[in-house]
Amino acid sequence: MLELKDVSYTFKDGQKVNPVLQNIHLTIHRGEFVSLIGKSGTGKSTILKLIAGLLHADQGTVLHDDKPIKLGDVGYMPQHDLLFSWRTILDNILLPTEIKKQKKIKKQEALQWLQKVGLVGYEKAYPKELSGGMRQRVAFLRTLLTGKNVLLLDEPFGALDALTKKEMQAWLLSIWQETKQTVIFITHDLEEALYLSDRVMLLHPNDDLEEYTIPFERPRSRDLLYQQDFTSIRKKLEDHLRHDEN
Ligand SMILES: Nc1ncnc2c1ncn2[C@@H]1O[C@H](COP(=O)(O)OP(=O)(O)OP(=O)(O)O)[C@@H](O)[C@H]1O
Repeated sequence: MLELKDVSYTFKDGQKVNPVLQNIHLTIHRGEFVSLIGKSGTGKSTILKLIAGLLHADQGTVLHDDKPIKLGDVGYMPQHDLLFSWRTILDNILLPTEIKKQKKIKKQEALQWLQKVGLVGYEKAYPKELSGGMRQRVAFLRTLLTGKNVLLLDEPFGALDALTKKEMQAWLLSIWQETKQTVIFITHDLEEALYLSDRVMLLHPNDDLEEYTIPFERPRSRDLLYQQDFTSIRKKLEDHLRHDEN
């Protein structure tokens, strides 16, 4: 349902040119959870921005259900939570409903979601009154409630402590199992990528995308993290990533 066909992209700023992606091919199936990993600066966020329609490929095409992707076709959560400090939590969540062509959500529905993510009572609070984990949940809800069937999440849990991160992972999996949306998730945390995903794509500095199918049944328990099959895939990924660092 999502396809990058022979996509290339170069950042240009006056005389400066920075070719970031060359001849990328990637297919994501409906309802899949795919993580994108790779050394810093290889172009993972650029891929998400191309899928979000924020950037346009210099060469090749990005297709959504066989049609060229347009801005607003998918839900996108950027690396920084980008909540509006002057709007309450509820008004931040309701923001997509104010944008043309977005699904309209009712206040009642938004309040039910706040309850589901453990933020009941915070609807009238402002972002500065929330912890990092809470803000991430609000930013995620706002992306989820766009009602799009594809969610692009750029390091959504990157800034969280280990315990909050585990809670957020469990929470994301439970929501994903309920909504069956397609998720593309960027992370630097290999354990997180393996635990959450159906497939992990490793973007190498030479733009090769190496694919790992993650065979573990769902629902997954955290015990999986200590199983031999899990640790051996993790080791393989780690080795391949370390090779790119050198
Ligand atoms: N707006 C921009 N203008 C010019 N160059 C940019 C811009 N945004 C990103 N780049 C460059 O493009 C390359 C890829 O950036 P990108 O953010 O896609 O990498 P990434 O793999 O997501 O990195 P990280 O893991 O650190 O988030 C980097 O060299 C970066 O400096």
